[in-house]
Amino acid sequence: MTEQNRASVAHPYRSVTVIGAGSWGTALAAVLARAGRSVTIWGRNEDAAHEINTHCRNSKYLPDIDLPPMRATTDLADALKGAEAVLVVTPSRTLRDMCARIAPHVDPAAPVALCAKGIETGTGLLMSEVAAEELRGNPIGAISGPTFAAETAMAHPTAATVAFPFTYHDRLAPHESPAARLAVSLGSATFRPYLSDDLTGVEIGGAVKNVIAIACGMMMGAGFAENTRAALISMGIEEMKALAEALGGRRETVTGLTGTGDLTLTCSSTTSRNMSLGMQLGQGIARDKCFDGRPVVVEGEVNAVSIVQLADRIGLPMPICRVVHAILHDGADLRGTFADFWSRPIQAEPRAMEISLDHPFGTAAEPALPELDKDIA
Ligand SMILES: NC(=O)C1=CN([C@@H]2O[C@H](COP(=O)(O)OP(=O)(O)OC[C@H]3O[C@@H](n4cnc5c(N)ncnc54)[C@H](OP(=O)(O)O)[C@@H]3O)[C@@H](O)[C@H]2O)C=CC1
Ligand SMILES: O=C(CO)COP(=O)(O)O
Repeated sequence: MTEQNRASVAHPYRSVTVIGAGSWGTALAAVLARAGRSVTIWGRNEDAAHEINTHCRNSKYLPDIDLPPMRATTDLADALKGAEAVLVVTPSRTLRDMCARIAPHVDPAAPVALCAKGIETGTGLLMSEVAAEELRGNPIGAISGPTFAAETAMAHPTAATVAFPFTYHDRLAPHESPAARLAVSLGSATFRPYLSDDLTGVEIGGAVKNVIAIACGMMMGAGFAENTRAALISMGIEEMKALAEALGGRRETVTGLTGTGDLTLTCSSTTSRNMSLGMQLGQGIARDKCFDGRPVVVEGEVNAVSIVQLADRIGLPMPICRVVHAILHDGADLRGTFADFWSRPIQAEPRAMEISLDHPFGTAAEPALPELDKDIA
């Protein structure tokens, strides 16, 4: 090993606290514990904490999965005592409140990695901007990627990106940066972290892909198939790139794990709650009957609102997100809205060429999208 190689060995954080004992929080805690870290997981449910401590199980969120040993508690101060790094893994709408609650207990030097995928409704702030308003100067980053919780918890080979902005790398040698130290804290033979300094690009991919997956599910549920899925994924990547760039992120970040990778995963399987909600709505199931009436975290449903608000504010078209918003929140008809979407003016690909052609079928009497016999489709 050369001197240069030796100098770039990063030291993992010894003790890491995970805030949120739902499916993704528990899966990430399992990743950290398998990688040899001392892990404490905080959740608000006493029974769930007891089950993790005594049976190494979280049967509500990850049924039938054996977890490695970790310590669970419902006491926030206790959970954060001595934590060298913190992962916050509750849904995006709870992020501000959770950060305000952890702020008095967390060492300001400890990096805080945000794992929720979303944008705050009303403010249009990224999760990292919300956290910066509530924490006491902690380095703030994100962990994101194509990572279904159950597969991750079962140690299926998984890759994800650990992103912290360059300002935190600037004052440190690269191997001492929070991104590098968190990456080695998580990394194992089955969990492969990548590093990024484009936090904005990473956060935008994670937030927008859920809305696109709802659109994809709606079209699949309505009976359309693989051509439609591939088109929506490609168009969705363009929406993600445009928003990332407008907010100062990099377009190429969107082509990586946290954009294209996560969008592809989410649009490909009903393991995804976002895809699954779209499918059920596309099949004509009423919203309150979806998931058999159970409350389920569907980030794209909430974030269709915040993303369209943000797109309005900065003047971006984001047509797929607007379709989803119109159907979910304005009561627009699903088939009619998609028919209009599919017969928009013809554009160039990539968008660098400015052209917009009236659609030749715009005045046709026939509906633009055929009615399908779903048994055959
Ligand atoms: N599941 C996955 O595959 C992945 C999820 N994510 C992201 O992780 C985030 C969390 O999702 P996920 O873990 O799947 O969701 P789950 O529904 O599985 O779990 C949500 C967790 O948050 C807790 N919670 C909900 N509301 C509050 C609140 N107000 N205060 C404190 N705790 C609260 C719940 O507690 P209780 O049980 O008591 O209600 C539960 O422990 C989302 O943004 C999601 O997009 C990212 C990658 C993968
Ligand atoms: O973000 C996820 C996978 O990367 C989980 O997707 P869902 O929230 O749609 O289940």
